[in-house]
Amino acid sequence: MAETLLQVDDLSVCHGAMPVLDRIGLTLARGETLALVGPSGCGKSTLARALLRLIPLTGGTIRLEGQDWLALRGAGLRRARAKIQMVFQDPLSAFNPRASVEDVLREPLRIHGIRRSPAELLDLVGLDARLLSRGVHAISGGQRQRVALARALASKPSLIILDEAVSALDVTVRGSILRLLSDIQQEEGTSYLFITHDLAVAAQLAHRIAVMERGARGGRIVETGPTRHIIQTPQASITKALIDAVPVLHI
Ligand SMILES: Nc1ncnc2c1ncn2[C@@H]1O[C@H](COP(=O)(O)OP(=O)(O)OP(=O)(O)O)[C@@H](O)[C@H]1O
Repeated sequence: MAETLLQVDDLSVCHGAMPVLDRIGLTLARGETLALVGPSGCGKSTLARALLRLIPLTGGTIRLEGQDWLALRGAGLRRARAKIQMVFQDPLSAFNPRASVEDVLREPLRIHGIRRSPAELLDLVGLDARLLSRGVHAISGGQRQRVALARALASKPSLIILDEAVSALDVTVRGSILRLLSDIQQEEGTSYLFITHDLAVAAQLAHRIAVMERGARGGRIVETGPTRHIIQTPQASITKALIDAVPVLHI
């Protein structure tokens, strides 16, 4: 059995008096893709932020590579942060819009003290080194998402959280990014937590799917299982609704 990379138990988050996440439990093996699927507002991005330790938990535990992720402080936390990286839907909002591709890639190399060149990172994501001097605003959306992935890969993370990372891309570009993600996983053994509201996209990439819904005490996971199993025999009504929301082409 594959080594457990991430183990989350009873994770709860409140924003003030409002409960946002309700006792979330999930596991992720090394080299595995888990899709976290649920409707808008159920708390998916909040869970990502909690895993990155950008917001405090009100309860629960997170273990990464067997380590108590919540106990890390100071220099230990800064070093460990290299292990979990994130890619967002709109990389421009995460980049300085006036930066060049090279600037965007040099930053994590400098922060984590890694001896890798920006050109090498671009090569990992199938982009030509000639792009380095271009402004991040002056390349296509698909190229920008590849640059965001290259930046995430700079620190050789064990886990990349992709939050609606392909949702804004057209279907052919999306397909090429999904294939790239899968190739990188084969080569580097990276695990992905793939956050999306779109079950069809999740099914293309994920080994397993966790379905979330918003309950009275915040977002909770209603079912988890192998992708085929979740799609073929959904148990929760929210999963059935997400399957029904996948468009079918009628001619
Ligand atoms: N900083 C905050 N303060 C108060 N409430 C917040 C805050 N951040 C998120 N929320 C609320 O928490 C809930 C979950 O939001 P979150 O963005 O995590 O959901 P989501 O599933 O990622 O949604 P989407 O798919 O639309 O991005 C929402 O009701 C949101 O309004």
